[in-house]
Amino acid sequence: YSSSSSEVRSQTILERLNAGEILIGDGGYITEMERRGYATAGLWTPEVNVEHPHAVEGLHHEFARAGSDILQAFTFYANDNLDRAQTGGRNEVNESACRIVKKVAAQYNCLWAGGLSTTIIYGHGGSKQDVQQYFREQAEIFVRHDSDFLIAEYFHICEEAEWAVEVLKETGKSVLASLCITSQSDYKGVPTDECAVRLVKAGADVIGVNCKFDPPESLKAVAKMKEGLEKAGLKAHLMFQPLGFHCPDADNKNGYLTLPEFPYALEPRQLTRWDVHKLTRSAYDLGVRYFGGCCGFKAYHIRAISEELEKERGTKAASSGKHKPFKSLFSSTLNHVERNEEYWLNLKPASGRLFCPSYTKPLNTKNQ
Ligand SMILES: N[C@@H](CCSCCCCC(=O)O)C(=O)O
Ligand SMILES: [Zn+2]
Repeated sequence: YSSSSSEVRSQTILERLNAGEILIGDGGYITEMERRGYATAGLWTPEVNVEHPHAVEGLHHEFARAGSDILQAFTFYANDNLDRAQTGGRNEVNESACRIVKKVAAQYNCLWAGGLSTTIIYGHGGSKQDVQQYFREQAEIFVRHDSDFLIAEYFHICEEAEWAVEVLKETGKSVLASLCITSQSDYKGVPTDECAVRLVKAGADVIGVNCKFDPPESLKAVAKMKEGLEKAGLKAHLMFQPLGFHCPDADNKNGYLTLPEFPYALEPRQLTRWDVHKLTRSAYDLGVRYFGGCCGFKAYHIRAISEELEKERGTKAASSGKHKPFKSLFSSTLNHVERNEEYWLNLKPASGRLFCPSYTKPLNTKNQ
């Protein structure tokens, strides 16, 4: 990999984190694209980068206006998952994703990162060499487009994430690694604190979790990772990009994927922006300094992170200009009480649905 001009850019992500900066990543892409009619549930592939680039560009804008300091190129599952979906060439999709994110990142002075995710071939017992070849193909495109750093995300098995981190580390760029695991272990039973050590030893500079499980469980997973690093005398920054849905009733292997509501009836479980305020504060107190979200995390959730940390960050998101305390014209008292943050943080929102269960039982899966 040739050295890239990103080194000459203003501070790198590691310099900014090492200087104590709080960084905000972006939110969920693939499941949002499904809701907007640009992706197919079950395939979850990002051909929209080629088919409707404006849709991806628009979502990047939404997150940047909501406070994201970092935008991820929409390259999730732009690997052999695309072959299975038979929806366009891998290189074409990765190339387009990088062109789109660079254009928007430049407009908002955001950093941008190419991302790797779990492959089909690994799940079918593919060799390390074959799996890493898929990762290398994508990494080469990210380097050619001069990404500011690189992310390995949404890995449920630590070993595959290590293979991805090793490939990304070859580029000389900073590497962030995010697993979709519980506070107990990865999918194969590797304890979460051990996963943290293995990711850092593989070369990850920032580690954390994204997606799949109930957000408070994901925060416990980050806490466990932190414990593991401290026990091993290792250092890495912590990242936290939780699911945007409540799912304490999900199973501890496949998380929200096994819920009866997945993927077309998750709306009642949507986090409110106020849930995100509370989660963000807890994560900040734990020592997380790279925030963001995953599936179900929309621009207004990213804005909630930005607003919760406004004092600590000293910046206000562009879209916060539209976000004012709500003055109800029909409040119960005549003095039009302002529905301020305290009101919302104390509210227990109803679902509005007759017979709405609080919990459902995960569909029986063989791995339960
Ligand atoms: N940064 C990525 C992460 C996606 S995590 C996708 C989970 C899809 C559900 C499944 O695996 O079936 C994105 O937001 O698209
Ligand atoms: Zn996700």
